[in-house]
Amino acid sequence: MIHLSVSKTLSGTQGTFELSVDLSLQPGTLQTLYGKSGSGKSTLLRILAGLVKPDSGHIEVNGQIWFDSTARINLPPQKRKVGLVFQDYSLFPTMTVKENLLFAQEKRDEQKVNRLLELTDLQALKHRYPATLSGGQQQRVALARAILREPHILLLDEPLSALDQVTRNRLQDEILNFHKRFRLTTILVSHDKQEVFKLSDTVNVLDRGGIIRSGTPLQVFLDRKSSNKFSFASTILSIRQVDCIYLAVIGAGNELVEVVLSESDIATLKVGDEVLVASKAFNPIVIKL
Ligand SMILES: Nc1ncnc2c1ncn2[C@@H]1O[C@H](COP(=O)(O)OP(=O)(O)OP(=O)(O)O)[C@@H](O)[C@H]1O
Repeated sequence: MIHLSVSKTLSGTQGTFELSVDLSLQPGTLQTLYGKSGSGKSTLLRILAGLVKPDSGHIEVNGQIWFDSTARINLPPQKRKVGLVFQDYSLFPTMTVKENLLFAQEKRDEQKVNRLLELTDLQALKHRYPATLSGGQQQRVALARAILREPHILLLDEPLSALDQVTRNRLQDEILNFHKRFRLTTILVSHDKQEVFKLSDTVNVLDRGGIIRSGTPLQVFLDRKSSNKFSFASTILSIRQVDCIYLAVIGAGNELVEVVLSESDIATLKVGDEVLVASKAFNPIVIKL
């Protein structure tokens, strides 16, 4: 079991605020931290990894105390069994894939590295240098390297945000696979709602340093009071008039949809507005691509 209860004063562009979080994780679960930029998500991961020191609090991981401000305990990062994956892969450029993995081990165990290369489908790339790999391949190596250390917690900070949508989808499946196969306890930071929905057991919504909502993705994202059967939040990209009707182009993930606006909408809506697109009377048709 993992418990953390920490606080730290953060100074952002809009003044200072308190990061104050109580979180418990059951082993084997995948929790996400979701929230606006600057809400404190990365700082919380860095606190867990021992890279940032909280002002006060307590962190206990599987019976071992990693941090306790009262008892003055603060384990250094290398003594905490965490696997960290960032957006920028952070592989060593002068080492091959295999060398990157070997270097990550506390005690060199080539057999274990070979086994992991096999399991993660990286055997064919083992002699390549990071610069010769695609972003998706580099991120798979970074994931393999993080898992190699048999972490008590795997911390993923926006690991897929630099990748295109197709690679992103594939790697989301791989993260889920890794998470289950190696029975990891994982915390993922992401601001991609679809990604969070697909991967999380529990979503924690962070706002100005506090968790304002926690629950399953369904509870957090779709438990609306209204009877909308179908809805998504997005931004108006353009509005144009065709004869007597107004059409708005609205982004929907990587797609665009065109929606008819009513007379009253025109009075209140403009390009750039954030809106909820919802269908009340009809269910949309879902067609397999
Ligand atoms: N060690 C620190 N001491 C004080 N303030 C900090 C420290 N680290 C980060 N901050 C501030 O805390 C705020 C939250 O930063 P953080 O990177 O955790 O946000 P985030 O939710 O991960 O944002 P993003 O989604 O943009 O990565 C920022 O305004 C940052 O400047």
